[in-house]
Amino acid sequence: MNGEHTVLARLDRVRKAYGKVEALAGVDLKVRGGQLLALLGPNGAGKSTAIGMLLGLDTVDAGTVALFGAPPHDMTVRRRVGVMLQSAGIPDTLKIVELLELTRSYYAQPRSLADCVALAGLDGLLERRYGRLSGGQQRRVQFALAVCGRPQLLFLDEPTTGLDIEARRMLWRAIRELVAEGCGVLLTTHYLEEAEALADRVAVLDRGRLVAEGTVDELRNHLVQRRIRCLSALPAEVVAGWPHVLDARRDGARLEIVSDAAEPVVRRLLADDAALSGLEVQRAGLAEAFLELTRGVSGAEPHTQEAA
Ligand SMILES: Nc1ncnc2c1ncn2[C@@H]1O[C@H](COP(=O)(O)OP(=O)(O)OP(=O)(O)O)[C@@H](O)[C@H]1O
Repeated sequence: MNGEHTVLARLDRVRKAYGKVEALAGVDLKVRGGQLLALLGPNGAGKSTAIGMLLGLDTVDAGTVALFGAPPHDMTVRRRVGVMLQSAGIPDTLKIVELLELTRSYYAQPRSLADCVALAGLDGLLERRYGRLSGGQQRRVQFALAVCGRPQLLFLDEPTTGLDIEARRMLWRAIRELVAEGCGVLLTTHYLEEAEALADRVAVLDRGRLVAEGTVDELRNHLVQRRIRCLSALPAEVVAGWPHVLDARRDGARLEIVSDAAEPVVRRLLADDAALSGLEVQRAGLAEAFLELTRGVSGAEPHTQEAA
């Protein structure tokens, strides 16, 4: 597909402050065709501000923003972009079919109504009024409106918040389909399993700074933490004092240890407790990686934007 993996949207050294709050403190981001970039970060990290800058909803204090190589408010590029923000501002009284037909009419080659219904799971909802739908159903309508113009670039700001598991999985399938067609997607989410399931690349923002950027695997590998679990009578407070043990606590008969080097800890556990059983060692998942990065206690150097 044309344009796959080429940069469709970028922030270069973008800074934005609201009063004393540095919402973005010199951030670089690139969204590529045929890829999904997940933007993660705690509340107030600057994720929505980054999307707002890319959409030209507000001006930057410094740095540059480009959508398809043009300024973001340029109308010719806006037509190539689909957007699903946290607040939608959709009229309550319109029927879903009316909303979809109206939005489709803005585009030269929109997706068919049937495709929109199938992609967003809107079966049986077309004749309903928007204001009468449940929160999850409204979210699906917002998704359909964002994709009905066959956007090359899609911004999804926490798209699955409020969706049940089935609806979330359905939306994941739809997002994967769009990415496979060559669409570039920037997705913000608080669900780390969502980033693990969908993202080609992940960027982690914290207090306006990019603290890590890479593939899901790179981010996991970047962290040396291992989680060790076993059934042992060794006191947690004693194990907590061993070298390479970052944390040790007891959960009933089970000892749970977080370590920055599993092998010496496992060796000592086996040496000190001949009755030890049920030993498990796990690498940190994205959830642990994310928490560690945003806590700023990573043993390894995070990839800073200077290094990107
Ligand atoms: N228009 C505004 N006026 C004043 N402060 C703002 C404005 N927009 C954002 N901020 C501040 O900038 C910071 C970043 O906000 P932003 O909404 O980008 O965070 P976020 O990562 O999207 O958070 P969340 O996960 O809660 O949606 C926050 O401290 C927020 O209060």
